[in-house]
Amino acid sequence: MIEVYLTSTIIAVLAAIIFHAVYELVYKQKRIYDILKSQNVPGDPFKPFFGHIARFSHNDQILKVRQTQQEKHGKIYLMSFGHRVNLVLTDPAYISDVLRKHANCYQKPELFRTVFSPLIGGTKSLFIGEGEYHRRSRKLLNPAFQHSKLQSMVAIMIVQTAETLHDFQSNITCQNTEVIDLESFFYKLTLSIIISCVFGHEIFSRKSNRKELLCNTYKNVIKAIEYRSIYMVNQIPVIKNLPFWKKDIIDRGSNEIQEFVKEIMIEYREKHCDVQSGIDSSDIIHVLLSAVNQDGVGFTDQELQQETASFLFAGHEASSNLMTWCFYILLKYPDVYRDCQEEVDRLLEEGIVPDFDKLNKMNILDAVLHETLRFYPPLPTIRRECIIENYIGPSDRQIRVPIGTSISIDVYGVHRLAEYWHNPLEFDYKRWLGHEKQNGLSSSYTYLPFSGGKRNCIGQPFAILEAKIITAMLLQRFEFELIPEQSIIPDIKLTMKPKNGLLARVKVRKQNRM
Ligand code: HEM
Repeated sequence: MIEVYLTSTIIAVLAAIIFHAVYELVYKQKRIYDILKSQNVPGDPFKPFFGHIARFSHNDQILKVRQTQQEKHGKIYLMSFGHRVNLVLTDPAYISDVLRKHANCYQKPELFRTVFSPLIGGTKSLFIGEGEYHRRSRKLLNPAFQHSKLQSMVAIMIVQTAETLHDFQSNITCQNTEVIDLESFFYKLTLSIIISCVFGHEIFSRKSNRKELLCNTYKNVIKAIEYRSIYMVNQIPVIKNLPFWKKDIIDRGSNEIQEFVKEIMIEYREKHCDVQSGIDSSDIIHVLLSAVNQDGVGFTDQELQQETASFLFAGHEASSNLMTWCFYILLKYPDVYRDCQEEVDRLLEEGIVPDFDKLNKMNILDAVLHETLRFYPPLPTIRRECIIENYIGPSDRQIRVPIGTSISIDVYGVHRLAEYWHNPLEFDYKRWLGHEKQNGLSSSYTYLPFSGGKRNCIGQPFAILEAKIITAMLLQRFEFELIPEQSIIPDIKLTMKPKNGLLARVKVRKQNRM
């Protein structure tokens, strides 16, 4: 009797799971597909469960597949990444409705929270938080990136860069030249810059092995997250919580990151008991600790920790990619390299250290960085999920977007459309200079390396300043040469970076004063 009861219970549970899976993975997605298809949104036929994933067997094919789909269907089309049907947008009119006009009808997808919460220690952060939490957090954190704060962060960025370059230079001088992987180099450097800007720059001078440890932890966790994303482990409910497929690496790394943040916050609080006393400091943590809304309520300890961890991650991953792509461009186009170096030499005569004013005068560097972000946006796709049904697009071509629709904003694609960009496949930094600014820039939704609307990148001015400092100080002190016969293939995982790193030969250019 018990056996019969047990068997029928197991069958009932299995049937419920299968029913739930079919309902969630197939029925709901097919319904969204049909609603969008009935409005003449083009796209290849619906494929349940795995969608068109077979076409993306290599990450470097994503860009090619997207381009083919765009040529076939136009600037708006349907495509399934895994079981989810995506409405892919490369039309600025529709993109601006999603990111700005109807931003309240969208949020970041659930997958985003699954993927990033181990790096952050939860979902209470500006980066992945939603709704009221996000609104409050953005308001409290905006002051951290005000002009005056950024101005004082320049000093921290310069000290960190100079220290790294000093160590780097002492390795090179013995042998005269050195081959390095610029991608790893920039990863470490941007991580130490953001940690110093968050906690103040004394942090590494006392316990310097922390930098190496944290860098390795991030690398390992990110690799494991990418692995799970490729094999779609994170997309499948229940399965994603099982202790397989590198989950142990993620859990261990996540603990290490949270412990690191907790420890440093305690140290910071002990050292700066003046935080609440109104004494100003440029550290981001100081803004976090002293931030209160009009009711006098600030972040809780748990929120503080997650906000801090999210800055550490968001503040280095994309920045290091921008640096890598920028140096790839400089080494590939000698005339661009020469123009930047001449500007740096002119503004930083005899090896002087940059300052805020000098950095603001580096127009060529600024233009090269903006063009690099157009050519190789570190975040080539922005994803959203519809939570309130709404209509997007111009009045004569509106699309009704049902709840649950996944939106993929193809940033890489918009940046390369001839309709908005003159000679889009040419790297032409001059398009960003003064009167030569081209019309593509007049609509900000044709240029989206930092996204747009209320969830745009809060760190944008920080990122540009940092990139200028690093580039200027490197060009001032070293000569770089691309190691020939490398295949530089954009690889899209969490962000877009060269698949096999970027190898360059480096030699010291001239002595400096730091
Ligand atoms: C070249 C460097 C960077 C690029 C290309 C970049 C790009 C982006 C993009 C595209 C978003 C929007 C993501 C989305 O909506 O899904 C974003 C958000 C964000 N970024 Fe950046 N970022 C960079 C550097 C930084 C830095 C240096 C910081 C911190 C110091 C930072 C902090 C953030 C935060 C906190 C958010 C979430 C903002 C919100 O949702 O309100 N980013 N970034």
